[in-house]
Amino acid sequence: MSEIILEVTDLDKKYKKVHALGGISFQVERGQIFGILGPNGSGKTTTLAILLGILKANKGAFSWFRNGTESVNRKRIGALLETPNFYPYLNAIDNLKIVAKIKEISDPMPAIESALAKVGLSDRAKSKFRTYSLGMKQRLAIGAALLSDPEVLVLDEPTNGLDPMGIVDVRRIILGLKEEGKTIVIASHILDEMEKICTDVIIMRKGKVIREGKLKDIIQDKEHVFIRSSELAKIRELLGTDLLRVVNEQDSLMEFTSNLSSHEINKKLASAHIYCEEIFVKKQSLEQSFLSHIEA
Ligand SMILES: Nc1ncnc2c1ncn2[C@@H]1O[C@H](COP(=O)(O)OP(=O)(O)OP(=O)(O)O)[C@@H](O)[C@H]1O
Repeated sequence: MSEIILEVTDLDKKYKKVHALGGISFQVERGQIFGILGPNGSGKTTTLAILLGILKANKGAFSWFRNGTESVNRKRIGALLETPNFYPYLNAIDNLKIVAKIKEISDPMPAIESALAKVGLSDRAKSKFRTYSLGMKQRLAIGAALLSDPEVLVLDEPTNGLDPMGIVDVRRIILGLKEEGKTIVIASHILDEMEKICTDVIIMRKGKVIREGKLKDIIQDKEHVFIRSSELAKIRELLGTDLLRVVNEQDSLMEFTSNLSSHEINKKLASAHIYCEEIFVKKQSLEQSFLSHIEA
């Protein structure tokens, strides 16, 4: 049985004139990498700020660990909402000692060493923060969130501004933490990157959830079928209502969605003695899924 780590029900938030969240609901289970995805301004940061007790919702409810909004829950959650202000002239260990003090960790060194190892900074532990690259700064920030060995890690746009190598480093860290059994809630607008790590997602737009589910279901549904043939008109007629939507048609190549699998389509064409030059399918990326929902 999966264990519910977070339950969000009908969360609503207004900032004066801006209706930032219009009643969103979702659940996170233990061990998931749960993506809260959507373009800028869709309400991701507002959602995280409410879940971490920084902002108050106008309506709705949420519960961590089936234990409501009790402040004791916060100790079980490590969060990275924005890059924290580390001291530039201190090294990583001394910076993390300060964080450990704030978090009231009594024996900080083992926790600091373990956190630095997890984010791949052990060999730069004694370098001053100001000598770090942006990627290293971000990894140190994730290390700080890991200091109290939380069950859940909440990250807001952890790859923002990083170069491709920095993005790969953060991806590896997140996947490593999942292997350890941690639950990760991550907000991001970079759908291509999230497609590589999330197990489950909600896609938000203008304060609403427009899509939710297992990542594999979202990117697999409505595969796009491509047919190359000089008899496209005949094929359209033959498929009839099984042809759901023509996405693109150029020269002799048609891209469409259908009720039928490519195998079934091929069979149907063959029985009508239509032999196409090429037939193949492409799974939808998260970005395409998002776009097809807002264009629908
Ligand atoms: N303090 C605030 N006062 C007024 N409006 C706000 C405030 N914070 C956010 N908003 C508005 O609420 C909406 C949701 O913003 P939010 O920052 O939660 O979105 P987001 O998805 O995290 O976007 P981004 O990726 O740009 O951070 C936006 O229209 C934003 O302009």
